[in-house]
Amino acid sequence: MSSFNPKSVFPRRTPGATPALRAPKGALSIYDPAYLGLDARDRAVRVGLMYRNILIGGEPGAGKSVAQGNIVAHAALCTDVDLILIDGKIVELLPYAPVAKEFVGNDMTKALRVLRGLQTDLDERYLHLARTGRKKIVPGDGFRAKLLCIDELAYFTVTVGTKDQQEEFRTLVRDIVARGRAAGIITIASTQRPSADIVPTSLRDLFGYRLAFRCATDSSSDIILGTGWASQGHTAVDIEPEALGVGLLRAEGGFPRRLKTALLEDHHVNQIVRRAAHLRRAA
Ligand SMILES: Nc1ncnc2c1ncn2[C@@H]1O[C@H](COP(=O)(O)OP(=O)(O)OP(=O)(O)O)[C@@H](O)[C@H]1O
Repeated sequence: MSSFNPKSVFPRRTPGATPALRAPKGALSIYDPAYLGLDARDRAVRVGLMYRNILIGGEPGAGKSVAQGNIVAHAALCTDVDLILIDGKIVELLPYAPVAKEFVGNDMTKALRVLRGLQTDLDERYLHLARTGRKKIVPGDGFRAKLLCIDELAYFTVTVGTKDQQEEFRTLVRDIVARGRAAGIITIASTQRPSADIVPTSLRDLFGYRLAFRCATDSSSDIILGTGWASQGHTAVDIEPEALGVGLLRAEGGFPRRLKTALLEDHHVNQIVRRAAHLRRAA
């Protein structure tokens, strides 16, 4: 069997995309779109990550971690972004820990410390924007992009820690999602509990991309995609239970679009992380 080639899954840089500064040969840029999978007509689905946030929800085992892994794998190969990974389950994002700036497992104290650091960073970035009279961070500003990935929002907002810690976690995440886009800080958050207490509308609406895998109820599906979509026939309840990795992607106010994510097996991930480590050392 031929060996897996990360270049075949993560295509070469998009012509015209902003080049990564001093990127080693073969590196990707976070300004390049990330490959997520195929749509119902077998067309490639790519998502631009820079200046965007992504919310992923759905039942346990429906495909959230695989989708999130595709995005983190893309970002790992981009030498112009720092990865900040918070994974209450530890095992989903752990393979990427060697190339992450921060990796937090099921540790609320550390998660809060890392989020507070990101908030301080945000403040500095906005000061810079105010001083330079601009509205968003661009390459050459001296600020690296950051990708914050939180696997299982509910773990940190209702399960572990004290009520005060959970509230602080919610407040920090909301601020980072709300202000991060222009400041070059991208957030990807997933939850297997798409309910109003975990993802209130005011938080959901800050995410430009929403990806709903199979949900138990129309209201759970709407909590991810946006109110009213189920009544118009766009509901993740209709995704067959055996259709693993199939979800509805709603991008920036558009219609939900059915897609099947690409599946990276463990050995693919190991190869990607080795290559990412090499590229990052060379950058
Ligand atoms: N695109 C895909 N193609 C084929 N199989 C897939 C795909 N996505 C997911 N699966 C299968 O479904 C399993 C569960 O997927 P995944 O771990 O992403 O679910 P999850 O929604 O994150 O679950 P949990 O909430 O329990 O963490 C995977 O281990 C894999 O076997």
